[in-house]
Amino acid sequence: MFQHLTQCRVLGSLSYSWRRRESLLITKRGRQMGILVENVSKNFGAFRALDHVNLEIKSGSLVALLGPSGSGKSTLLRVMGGLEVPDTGTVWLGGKDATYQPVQERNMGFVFQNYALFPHMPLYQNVDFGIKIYEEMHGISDPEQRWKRAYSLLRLIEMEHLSDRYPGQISGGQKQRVALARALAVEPRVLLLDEPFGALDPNIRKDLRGWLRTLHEKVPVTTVFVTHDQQEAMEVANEIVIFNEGRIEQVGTPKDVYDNPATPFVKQFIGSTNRVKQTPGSEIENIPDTFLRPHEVKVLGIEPPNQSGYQRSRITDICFGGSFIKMKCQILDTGHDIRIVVSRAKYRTLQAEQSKLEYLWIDTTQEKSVERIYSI
Ligand SMILES: Nc1ncnc2c1ncn2[C@@H]1O[C@H](COP(=O)(O)OP(=O)(O)OP(=O)(O)O)[C@@H](O)[C@H]1O
Repeated sequence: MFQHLTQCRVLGSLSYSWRRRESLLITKRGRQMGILVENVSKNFGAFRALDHVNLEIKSGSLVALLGPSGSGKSTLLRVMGGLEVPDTGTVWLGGKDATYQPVQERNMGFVFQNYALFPHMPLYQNVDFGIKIYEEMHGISDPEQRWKRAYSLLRLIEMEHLSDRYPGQISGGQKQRVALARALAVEPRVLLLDEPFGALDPNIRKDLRGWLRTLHEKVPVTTVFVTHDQQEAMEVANEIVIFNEGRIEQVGTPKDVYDNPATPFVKQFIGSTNRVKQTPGSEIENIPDTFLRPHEVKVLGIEPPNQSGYQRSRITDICFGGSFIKMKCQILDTGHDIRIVVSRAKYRTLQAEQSKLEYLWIDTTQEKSVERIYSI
């Protein structure tokens, strides 16, 4: 086999098509498909896992389904993939009603948390296995083209030099890359990934985030992935769908959901948030609670202000975060804890005012803008 791969390399033609002399993998012209989920509900016994879900996933997009455990993300992914049938509602794939279409006819690639590679097969055979499925589905058999394609897929995931290794001889992150290559082998029109990096340690997960984005740029197949890690969703996806208790709370770009959360749930779920009780006399005292990001808290400084609206607070914790400093404070009047983030420049200014920082004057009213992080 290795010899054969070497031969492919000598042939130097990685833009081989497989049948049509054009490669989905290399040309960027993926056969993509959009997904429309219309009014889908799904119950497991008395439990409602999906509750009238409506969602449009545009062709070629990279979308994260994000939410707490048990909120219905995987169930929706499985409904889109044909692994579950909804109780009510319709799933449209590429404009066609696919609600009851068998999974094998949907032309989708799946990757789950556990690598699911065959341990007794070297990597090229694992990838080749995916291609064989494609051949069987399309009634073709072309072993030579198959090897070439397996090699081009391994090259795409930058692992062609490890093609002879067995799954037990590579790392967890590499296994997931092979699982993705195998999923791509069937020329899917949609990739469905369920917590693809969930079993990996945090550093490897971080590396794979960038890697997945790059892969999607090279092979822009419509990709939907489930995650409960908001940082992962923010860094990888073009669009995030936020779930809560079987319903969609918001759909938007990472910036949208962070800067303009549509519901209190999203505001609390995405990023770090303070729940602030407004004190009597505040301009918004008729609102019982407001939500404020740590970077939205306005930090005046050590000295008492000469205007109203500021609250004195005691610093209870200071944490170095690299380019920024996180602080925990307790508002003296109300006893409420509040988290604050300031830039290092602002922190240096505060330290210049007083070397041992103990108290700060802060403003926790809701009038804020995201740019404030740059101004403090
Ligand atoms: N086959 C099943 N039978 C019974 N209950 C199920 C089944 N599949 C899912 N559920 C339940 O439906 C709810 C939603 O499950 P789902 O797997 O979609 O959640 P999730 O948001 O993906 O959570 P997680 O991040 O923990 O995987 C959960 O309470 C789960 O226990």
